Amino acid sequence: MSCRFFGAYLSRSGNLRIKFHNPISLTNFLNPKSPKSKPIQPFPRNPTFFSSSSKMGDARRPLSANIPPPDKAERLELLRSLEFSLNSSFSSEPLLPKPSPLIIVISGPSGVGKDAVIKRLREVREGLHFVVTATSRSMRPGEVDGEDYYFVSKEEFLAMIERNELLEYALVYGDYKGIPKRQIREFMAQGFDIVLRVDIQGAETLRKILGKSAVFVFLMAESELKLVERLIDRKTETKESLLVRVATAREEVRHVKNFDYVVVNAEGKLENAAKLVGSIIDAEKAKVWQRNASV
Ligand SMILES: Nc1ncnc2c1ncn2[C@@H]1O[C@H](COP(=O)(O)OP(=O)(O)OP(=O)(O)O)[C@@H](O)[C@H]1O
Repeated sequence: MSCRFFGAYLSRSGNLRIKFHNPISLTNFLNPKSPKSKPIQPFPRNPTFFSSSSKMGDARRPLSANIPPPDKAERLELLRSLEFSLNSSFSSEPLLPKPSPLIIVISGPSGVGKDAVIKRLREVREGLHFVVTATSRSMRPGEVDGEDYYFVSKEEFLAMIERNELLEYALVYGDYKGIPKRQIREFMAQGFDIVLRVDIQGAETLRKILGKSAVFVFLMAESELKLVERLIDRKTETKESLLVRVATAREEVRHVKNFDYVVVNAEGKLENAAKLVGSIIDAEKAKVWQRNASV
């Protein structure tokens, strides 16, 4: 759609008219159902410009008659005379409403650095809420309830499923893990963007639930070798789980096509990866067509 602004003139009735360069585009813009137009969604971040209706009586008088020469007049005088000519004052209210809160899903193969990137984002970026997952597994030494996970009994977890309190849940190695909806709702209502960290299967499920209303970011290592080295160096896996994670990672890379963005977390370049995720969030905030997630 191209609605190029062409000019303004006074109609016989004294109304200020805006002329578009391409009348067909204007028809499409005003009437999305027009057969020549593609379907257009409602414009969610509608700029609030000053009113274009003018009550000036004399249609033949040039619009600029009351405006002093800009090189001689004071700014305030020019402002007032422009307002007078347009018969409307300039508002200092923001032209755009605030962008809607985002849901950002960060996923990727085991060992790619999801936790590391999120930890860095947490340090450098405000306005994000990192969702704490609920789990039925028991607390490990050093873990803090409400920080690492919300630790609940298996019965309580099953009751949460029954009450439809979880956005997504899975049974992982005998333990339940799930994303509490209430936490997301509460923080979104306060204007926070929401960060969810899930494995590839979780991301696939969330895509089905949230569709395009959320942003899906796939974290990738620069090579398969680097990913495996990272997992080995972390020294958290048994030989069996190492094999499973590496074999799964090979398969998981194919799922990248279902994501919106891919970020390479290269060796020693964690800072760059976190920055790129931050830039993705910034770009999403600047979108005209905002994603409007609701949970
Ligand atoms: N850019 C990087 N350069 C070097 N090492 C990194 C980088 N990013 C992460 N690491 C290290 O790689 C290991 C794996 O990272 P991390 O635990 O964050 O991965 P993960 O994706 O959360 O894994 P999992 O899904 O298994 O929990 C950690 O030891 C981490 O410190």
